[in-house]
Amino acid sequence: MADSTHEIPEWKTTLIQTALQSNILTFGTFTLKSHRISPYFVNCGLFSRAKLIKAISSAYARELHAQTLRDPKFHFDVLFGPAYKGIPLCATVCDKLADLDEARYGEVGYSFNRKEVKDHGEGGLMVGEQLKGKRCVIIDDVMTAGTAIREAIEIIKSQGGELVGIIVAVDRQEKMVSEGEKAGNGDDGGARGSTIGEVRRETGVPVMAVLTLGDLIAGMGRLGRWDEVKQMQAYYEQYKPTD
Ligand SMILES: O=P(O)(O)OC[C@H]1O[C@H](OP(=O)(O)OP(=O)(O)O)[C@H](O)[C@@H]1O
Ligand SMILES: O=C(O)c1cc(=O)[nH]c(=O)[nH]1
Repeated sequence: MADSTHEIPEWKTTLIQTALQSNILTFGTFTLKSHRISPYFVNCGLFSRAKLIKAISSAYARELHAQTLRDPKFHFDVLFGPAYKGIPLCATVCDKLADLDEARYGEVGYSFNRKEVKDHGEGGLMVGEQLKGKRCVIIDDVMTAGTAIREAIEIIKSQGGELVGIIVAVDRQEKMVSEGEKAGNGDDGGARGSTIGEVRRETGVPVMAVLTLGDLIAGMGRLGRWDEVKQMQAYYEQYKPTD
């Protein structure tokens, strides 16, 4: 669902308002990693002040905790935050999980990669907990075409970890990128399934999002920002998935 009548809890509207006031959620013309041109952009790098990082890390922790309560088989040892925007997230969400339930989450660790391998000192690609034999949850900022998530999955595999879940702050609810788009020819307008659905099918693990595009549209409607609602709805119509 991606319309302004979609019901969202009050805390989501508050989070969206905070994101708007802090320029985390902005409107204009943005080229995405997938080369799609979007009228809105979510810059999670700007959750960079104490009350902002507290708000978003608490929201991730609550969502992970809710999944733990929904599915008693959902256990994880490590939060893996891919460079760069995943780095502060994995550390701060670990801290919030311990605040929520230290008996349950006190031993959860965090880990992140470097974008370039370090060739001195302790060396290597990884920082934090070792992943070998560990149940890992990927924590990242935004999912559009899923390229960043697939890279993170490969890192976990290469380190001998087991992927058990994925969580992002925002699922942009976009259809998968076509071969034509990958080759730089733009979208062919064809109907395709969602990125998030495809990642769920490929991995078989829960893929969670604190907010979806539908939530952003509903929240902006609650805030009376109808111009932005229209822009996001038009973008959704262009790239909406079949599932
Ligand atoms: O689903 P996708 O199409 O892959 O796009 C979303 C990803 O792209 C950006 O990361 P980027 O790789 O630019 O790294 P950053 O964390 O250094 O900003 C963004 O932060 C998301 O993680
Ligand atoms: O798809 C992307 O590259 C992307 C979208 C978005 O809203 N925010 C972001 O950091 N990246």
